[in-house]
Amino acid sequence: FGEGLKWKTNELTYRIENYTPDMTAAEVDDSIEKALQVWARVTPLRFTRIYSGTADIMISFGAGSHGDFYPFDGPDGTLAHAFAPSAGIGGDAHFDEDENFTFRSTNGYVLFLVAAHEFGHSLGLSHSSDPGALMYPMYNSQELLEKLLQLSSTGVCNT
Ligand SMILES: O=C(O)[C@@H](Cc1c[nH]c2ccccc12)NS(=O)(=O)c1ccc(-c2ccc(I)cc2)cc1
Ligand SMILES: [Ca+2]
Ligand SMILES: [Zn+2]
Ligand SMILES: [Zn+2]
Repeated sequence: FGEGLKWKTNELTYRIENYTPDMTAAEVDDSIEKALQVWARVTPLRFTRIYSGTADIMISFGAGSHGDFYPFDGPDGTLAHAFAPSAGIGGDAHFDEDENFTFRSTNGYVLFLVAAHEFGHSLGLSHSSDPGALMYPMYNSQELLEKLLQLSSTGVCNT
């Protein structure tokens, strides 16, 4: 996934190309926005949503082979993948439609957390060996969800 590249500007655009039936569109929008906010708070980056054309970060849900060389694998296994910064597919985040993504409940994969992790890759980050880190290679929802939620909720108050 070509880690280690960096974006050339701090103004990034993102576009949600399609939605998962697991959640309402509003819940998907909110999860994506909060996941981007987490990064906006720790980097000089600013994210602007666009509704047509090509954004820096194109967000889509797909199952199996979905148009790139990394077909998804059905339920579980790979949950999503994102491409490090570059033109074209760089920065894009794809979510495996065969997963059950949820808004807040942990009986499935919390989209907010998976998205926050994927956007880390979109920004050029690779994995961390710290089990409490967002970029830890394994999905671990409990303690991190609370930590990130108050982080992103405090983020809202001082915008
Ligand atoms: O790590 C990923 O982004 C993807 C794609 C991937 C697989 N191997 C590598 C290696 C290097 C970068 C990405 C990937 N693997 S995944 O199994 O779909 C996966 C997605 C999200 C997470 C994750 C979500 C939320 C938290 I908190 C921490 C990890 C772990 C593993
Ligand atoms: Ca999968
Ligand atoms: Zn893909
Ligand atoms: Zn990862």
